Amino acid sequence: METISYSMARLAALVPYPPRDANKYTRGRLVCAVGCDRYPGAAVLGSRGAEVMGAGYTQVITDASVADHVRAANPSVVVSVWPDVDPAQLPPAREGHPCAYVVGSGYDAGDSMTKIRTRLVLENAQAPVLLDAGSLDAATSQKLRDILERRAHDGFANVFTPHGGEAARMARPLGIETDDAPELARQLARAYCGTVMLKGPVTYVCDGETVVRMDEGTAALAKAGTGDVLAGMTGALLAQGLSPLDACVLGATLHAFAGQEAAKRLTDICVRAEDVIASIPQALMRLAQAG
Ligand SMILES: NC(=O)C1=CN([C@@H]2O[C@H](COP(=O)(O)OP(=O)(O)OC[C@H]3O[C@@H](n4cnc5c(N)ncnc54)[C@H](OP(=O)(O)O)[C@@H]3O)[C@@H](O)[C@H]2O)[C@@H](O)CC1
Ligand SMILES: Nc1ncnc2c1ncn2[C@@H]1O[C@H](COP(=O)(O)OP(=O)(O)O)[C@@H](O)[C@H]1O
Repeated sequence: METISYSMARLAALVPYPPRDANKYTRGRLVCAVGCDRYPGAAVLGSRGAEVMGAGYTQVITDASVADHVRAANPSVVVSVWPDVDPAQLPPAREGHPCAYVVGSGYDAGDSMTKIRTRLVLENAQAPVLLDAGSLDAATSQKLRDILERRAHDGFANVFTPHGGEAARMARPLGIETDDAPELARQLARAYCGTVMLKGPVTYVCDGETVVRMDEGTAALAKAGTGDVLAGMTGALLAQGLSPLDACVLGATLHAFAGQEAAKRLTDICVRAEDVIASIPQALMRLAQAG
């Protein structure tokens, strides 16, 4: 199996700078079904990462207890609360009005609502869906794998962003046993009918065919919440119309650059997930110079 890397020029060409006549909807809408009582911070971090990464209209659907945290931290994000959401009204992606979804950041794998909400999004979102955190565990059920297969058949992208522990939990029920990270990413991508970003000190992205290696990361990123930021950033790139493979590779690279830029100011010790978001502009400038 061949593993490739994207050149800086290729990555720079993917950055979705808005055209002069853009409006917030043409730039792309990202709907984030994220956060729960236990993990409100994941909803704040993911939605803020998405806005800074360029989504034109960022929405959060979450628990009532989380909604006010998100509103207070990110007033530009549009927040709705679960019982008020009509699944049939979830916005679709359409020509000129791209849209994508993130589901699962800040979901508890052991909470019964996690499977229900993940299924609701996968069944109703006529758009790319990125599954993160608790939704990755939910995706192991036969019912959800059937829905993932049907979505892929209907042309709707599924994207998965597991860390090593989550990837192992996705692999186990399917009898996938390899310890080789790029091979694991490839087998998971095929088994779950989508694109897998297997995160770690080196991150591998695979759409079932091509495996892309991204080794720009820094141990400064090994801190709670940085994965929630990455899910929001990558979701924002999907929402701006990038393909799943390109969105994952560009998202992971800019996240890594942002971690490095934050560490230059703050040291590897002090960087927090919030600082990674604050450094996305420097990451973009660095990519523009390198490309
Ligand atoms: N501020 C907030 O609201 C935040 C909210 N968050 C939310 O918390 C939820 C739970 O997410 P989670 O990642 O903490 O726990 P979970 O998925 O159960 O796995 C943890 C176990 O897996 C294992 N493990 C193996 N390899 C690993 C690796 N490479 N990286 C990490 N772990 C690895 C490891 O076990 P070990 O191998 O060390 O025994 C470990 O015990 C989720 O919804 C997330 O969005 C967080 O983002 C933090 C900020
Ligand atoms: N040692 C490391 N070197 C480079 N990147 C790392 C390292 N440790 C973690 N990361 C990156 O930090 C992020 C952590 O994501 P995740 O484990 O999902 O965190 P959380 O669930 O707390 O948000 C991933 O993008 C991962 O690639």
